[in-house]
Amino acid sequence: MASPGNGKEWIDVKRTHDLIVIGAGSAGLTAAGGCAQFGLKVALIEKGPMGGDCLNTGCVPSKALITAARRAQAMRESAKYGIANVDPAIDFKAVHDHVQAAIAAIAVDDSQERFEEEFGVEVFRGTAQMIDGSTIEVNGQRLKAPRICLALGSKPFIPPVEGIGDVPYLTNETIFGLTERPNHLAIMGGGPIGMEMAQSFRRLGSEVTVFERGTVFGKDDPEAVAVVKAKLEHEGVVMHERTDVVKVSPVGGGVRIETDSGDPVEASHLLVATGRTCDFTGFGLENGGVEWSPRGIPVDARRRTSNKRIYAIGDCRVGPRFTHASGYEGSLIVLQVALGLPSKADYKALPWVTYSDPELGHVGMTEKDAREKYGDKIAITRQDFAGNDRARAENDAHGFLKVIRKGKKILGVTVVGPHAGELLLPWSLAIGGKANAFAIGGAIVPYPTRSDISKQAGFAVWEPTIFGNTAKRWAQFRAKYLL
Ligand SMILES: Cc1cc2nc3c(=O)[nH]c(=O)nc-3n(C[C@H](O)[C@H](O)[C@H](O)COP(=O)(O)OP(=O)(O)OC[C@H]3O[C@@H](n4cnc5c(N)ncnc54)[C@H](O)[C@@H]3O)c2cc1C
Ligand SMILES: NC(=O)c1ccc[n+]([C@@H]2O[C@H](COP(=O)([O-])OP(=O)(O)OC[C@H]3O[C@@H](n4cnc5c(N)ncnc54)[C@H](O)[C@@H]3O)[C@@H](O)[C@H]2O)c1
Repeated sequence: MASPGNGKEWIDVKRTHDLIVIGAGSAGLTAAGGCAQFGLKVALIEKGPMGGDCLNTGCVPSKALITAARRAQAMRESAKYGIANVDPAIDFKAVHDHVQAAIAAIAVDDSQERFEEEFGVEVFRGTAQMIDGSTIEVNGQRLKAPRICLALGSKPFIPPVEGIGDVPYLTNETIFGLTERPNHLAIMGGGPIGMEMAQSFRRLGSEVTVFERGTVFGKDDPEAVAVVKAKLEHEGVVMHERTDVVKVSPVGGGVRIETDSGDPVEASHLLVATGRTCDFTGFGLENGGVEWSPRGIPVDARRRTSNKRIYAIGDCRVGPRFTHASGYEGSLIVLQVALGLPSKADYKALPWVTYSDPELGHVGMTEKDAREKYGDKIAITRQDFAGNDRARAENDAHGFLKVIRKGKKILGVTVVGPHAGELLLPWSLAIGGKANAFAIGGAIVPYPTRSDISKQAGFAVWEPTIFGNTAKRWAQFRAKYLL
């Protein structure tokens, strides 16, 4: 019979492994690969394809689709460079194949062969179940280890809208399998999934209507969101904000969507992108004394669950859901389990990017959060791409970089514009205390690059001090008496 998981069961029976990792997504692969590289005997269990959500149904296919869509849009918008606009002929099956080829190219890195041969991880393909706080069963075999790492991921949240069970809706798990372009894609949810897909499908020729109960890109800086929204509207994405879908029903081959405001909309396809949830029913977390809810598994800063020998990392725990967060937490497990370092997650400098066009990137505190915490003590330094020579040369100077600071201390940075995500790194370092605005402002930056906007912003933070009274008085004294 299963014991309640007092954390000592491993002492009674000989261990088969030093660490058992369940889930071979970004979180589990990092934890398993890292520990194995230190010579630990690691079991990694995966019930689906290696690579998890990011590789198969998340970041990789979505970014591949975004790339195809951006190419199509560039053809429509080339006249401003002296090249005639073209209405692109879109072979949607070929777009699908490009997306699948991107997955296949990256799959090699996450493959069972690589983890076994290169890192020495023992990979089990099957559905794991927790027997007790140190025992996991897979394919009828029992594995035992003093530490277990849960990297179980999350799944799409399907809201309890009337009729949702009667219509054929898409989620991130199915949308990248489409080989025919939807005529009209309706999207429930205007978060990163909904909005990245909205722009992509619109650019690939679908009609797109988004229904969002709050505001689209709701977690981002409203000023930056306004820049992206203007572009989406211009491209023909229809957005209904503060609109709840109340009923869906089948109509013809498609879906009829009724909301709490406005007329019903009929679409050929419906994508549900209303956030994530967790359901670990049947896995046996209770056998290991691990608490959970649909929000995820609660963890402490070291990613320990209510059973301190069992960790939960990545999407399956309560916390931010990004591939880089999953990978970061996987590396915390390596430090703790392999090296015994009590490493804690620190998300002061957590970055995130929504790959719309223009891109929406952020790191650290948002202006709203900073104002709530520090009130009038915060200051904003803003540089527009309109003043950046590379952006002007490219005739694409929309957007800005905004530094949220308290004195000279950098709390957060928002960037909206092409390649926004690529511009966050120096600011991540600054927020993490490994660089500062003065260093960024003083760096030699190649000309002409968009990175120059960071130099300008760093310098602008210090400008009042650099050209302040003390320095001026010294320069004037020097001019008068020392030159
Ligand atoms: C459309 C989309 C786009 C995204 N784009 C981005 C992006 O651009 N940037 C970004 O940072 N994030 C993005 N994300 C989020 C990112 O994909 C996730 O945060 C990340 O993949 C989570 O990794 P994980 O390892 O925690 O979980 P997962 O990748 O979900 O891995 C969990 C694994 O555990 C396995 N598993 C579960 N239960 C068991 C069991 N009982 N036995 C065996 N195996 C089990 C599952 O099969 C799965 O493979 C996107 C997500 C989506 C849906
Ligand atoms: N670029 C990226 O980093 C990226 C891209 C895609 C996804 N992701 C990750 O994937 C996860 C899921 O993304 P998501 O966009 O599904 O989730 P989300 O929670 O960010 O957004 C869901 C949106 O749906 C809305 N919503 C919920 N119920 C609704 C209803 N009944 N009617 C209308 N709107 C409703 C919410 O108000 C919210 O704005 C997130 O954790 C995100 O971090 C990241």
